[in-house]
Amino acid sequence: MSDFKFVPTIDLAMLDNPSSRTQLVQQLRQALLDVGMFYVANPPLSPTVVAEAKTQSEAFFALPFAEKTKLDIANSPSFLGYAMLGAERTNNQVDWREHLTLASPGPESISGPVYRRLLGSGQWPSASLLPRFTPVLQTLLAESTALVTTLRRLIAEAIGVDSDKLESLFDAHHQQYRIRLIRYPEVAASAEETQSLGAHQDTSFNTLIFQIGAQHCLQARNNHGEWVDCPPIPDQPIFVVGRGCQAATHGLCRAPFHRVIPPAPGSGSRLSIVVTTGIGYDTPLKSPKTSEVLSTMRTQIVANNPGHEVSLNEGLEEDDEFETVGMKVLHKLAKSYPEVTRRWYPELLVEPSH
Ligand SMILES: O=C(O)CCC(=O)C(=O)O
Ligand SMILES: [Fe+2]
Repeated sequence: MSDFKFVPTIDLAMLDNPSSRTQLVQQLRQALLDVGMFYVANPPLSPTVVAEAKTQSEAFFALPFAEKTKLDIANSPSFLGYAMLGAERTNNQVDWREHLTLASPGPESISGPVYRRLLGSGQWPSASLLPRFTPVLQTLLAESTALVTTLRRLIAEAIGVDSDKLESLFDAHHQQYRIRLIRYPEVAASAEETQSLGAHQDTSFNTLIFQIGAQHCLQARNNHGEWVDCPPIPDQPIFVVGRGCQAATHGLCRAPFHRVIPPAPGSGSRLSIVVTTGIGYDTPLKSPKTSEVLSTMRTQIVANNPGHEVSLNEGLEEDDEFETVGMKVLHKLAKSYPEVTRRWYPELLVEPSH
């Protein structure tokens, strides 16, 4: 069986006429089933917003450490803020990156289940230090959100499910999108074991990755276990299927393992910006309503994707130990950020195994 050797491109300019549109939807289906990742060409983003976000990102990481740690993620029960080098681990190994995670505006007040504390407003750098930072990043986040919504509707069409059913898993009221600025420094030549970001699948519904600069650091794993290079292509963010999308489509759409390898010695730090979309936190994993949505989607997937194996065990709700998407996300974050968990959710603390 052959397997992918490169990540395909979905060109949104093809939406402009009916025959190329049909072809685009077929290409999208193939990309979702075979790879789970694709470059988005001609995305509807303002021409300068990504370049401006890059400038703001560089300016943020260049701030004195004391300024960055004023926004320490440990201050935030929403897991929003600055995570210094070494604060995060994947596969029980430290990831060599620092990042700032921000979110679209949260609700005025938060009440109800504990996971709603994830909906905080985040910690933004002060306007006196970086006056353009907040407007630029909020614009990129809003435009990326609109792009992801368009892509989600196309995905429903490509795999033959009712778009409104899929959309019903997203909560207009308690929905937040997150944006993360990341810097991966060079590593010392002697530190052979260091990972910039270990192999993982995204737990979200999807992510959108903007690679900044020219370094080749992002890689995706194919079914043969080979690591395939995903080089930066200017003005083309990469859409990545997460486990939320894989589960909601009963395993039809593939959530690829991917990783970031350290920048080549002498090439300087590598920067990226990642926008994350999750299924609504309030979505119950075990309710009759969710079951109805998922079983309708399953029937449509089976009918419209003949010959493709659909895993019955990949449903969002199957075998799940949590009642809601929010609880599931909270537990995942609690594991990744022990400092935040120790301070805000000590009852969830799981010490890393040695
Ligand atoms: O920085 C990148 O290119 C990818 C980051 C990523 O995969 C993640 O944060 O989940
Ligand atoms: Fe990822």
